[in-house]
Amino acid sequence: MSANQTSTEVAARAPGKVNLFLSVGAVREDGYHEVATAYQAVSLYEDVYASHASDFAVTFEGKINTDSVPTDGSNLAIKAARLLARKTGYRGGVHLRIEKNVPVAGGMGGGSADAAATLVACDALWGTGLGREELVRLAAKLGADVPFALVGGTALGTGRGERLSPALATGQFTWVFALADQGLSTPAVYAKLDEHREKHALDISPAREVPSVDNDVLQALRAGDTIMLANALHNDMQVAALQMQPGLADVIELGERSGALAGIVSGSGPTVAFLAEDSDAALEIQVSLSANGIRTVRATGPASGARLLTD
Ligand SMILES: C[C@@](CO)(OP(=O)(O)O)[C@H](O)COP(=O)(O)OP(=O)(O)OC[C@H]1O[C@@H](n2ccc(N)nc2=O)[C@H](O)[C@@H]1O
Ligand SMILES: Nc1ncnc2c1ncn2[C@@H]1O[C@H](COP(=O)(O)OP(=O)(O)O)[C@@H](O)[C@H]1O
Repeated sequence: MSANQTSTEVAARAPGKVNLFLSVGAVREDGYHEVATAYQAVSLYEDVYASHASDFAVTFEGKINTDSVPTDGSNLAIKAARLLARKTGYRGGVHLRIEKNVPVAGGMGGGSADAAATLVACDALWGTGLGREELVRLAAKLGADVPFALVGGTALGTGRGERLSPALATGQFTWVFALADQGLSTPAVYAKLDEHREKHALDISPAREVPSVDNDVLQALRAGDTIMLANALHNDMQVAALQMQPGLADVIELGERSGALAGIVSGSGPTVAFLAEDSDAALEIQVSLSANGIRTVRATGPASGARLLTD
């Protein structure tokens, strides 16, 4: 490795997401649920700084508490770097510095964003030159949500959530996110949903077996109509997340009473996403939630997918 290589640092950025619509179907043979979702990337970003090294390591910085995030080989960013190295035959390693802005285990795909930004950063740092399509294929091996963090924007996801097709979307949407003190584990929320459906004999209907995104969502996105979108927001996982953190119901109610057009659990939760009519309305929601001791952050969507911050 040359001295020049040692000093090089490549930066890449990837967004967090909210699921505008999430329909969960049957469990497949591989243990994953068949889903149909509409993702929107939001302007809360993970910035990954990659530099040459002979081994693989990751450190976190920023205001988000990352105590619960592993920094060994089970970290999603390290998995991403190792996968890219294996795939391309690259023989070195990488040191990753991640500035985290997406809440951990919050249902906003922060780990997926770390993996997506790492793929983009390492591909540039190592000069391995994989095309976007190949990176998306690698991303799907890392997690169901990782391809979307690469692609960004607004998109439909089927299969495990990794099969993406673009959604025709206009306009910009303003979101307020209510953050929880304690995260929720994605597999645990899926398991809770299965348990709930079994307990209440909610058979997966034939329609659910092949879940789909409601037409209203697509129409609202095409029109860029915030009120129509607010009415179309839906998340099948919400019932399970509310059972695991019952206090979230009060958070949703408070946000809606404070002017949010709608509040919904983001993905597997526990972050609650409020759709606001505009930035003034968003501020009012934030003031009201924080007066009740709830931490919030504001963002807009759609945001771009994973990209380099340096040339
Ligand atoms: C719920 C969603 C909604 O977008 O997002 P998050 O709330 O995690 O952000 C996703 O389905 C999460 O995607 P992601 O977090 O990438 O999941 P993975 O790492 O691939 O899978 C973790 C575990 O979640 C469960 N899983 C995930 C996706 C899926 N379609 N069915 C599942 O049952 C499986 O138990 C799997 O082992
Ligand atoms: N780079 C990473 N960033 C965040 N979490 C990670 C990372 N690598 C592994 N994890 C683990 O993945 C779990 C889910 O992470 P995260 O993507 O933040 O939430 P969610 O899946 O709810 O969107 C966390 O509990 C964490 O321990």
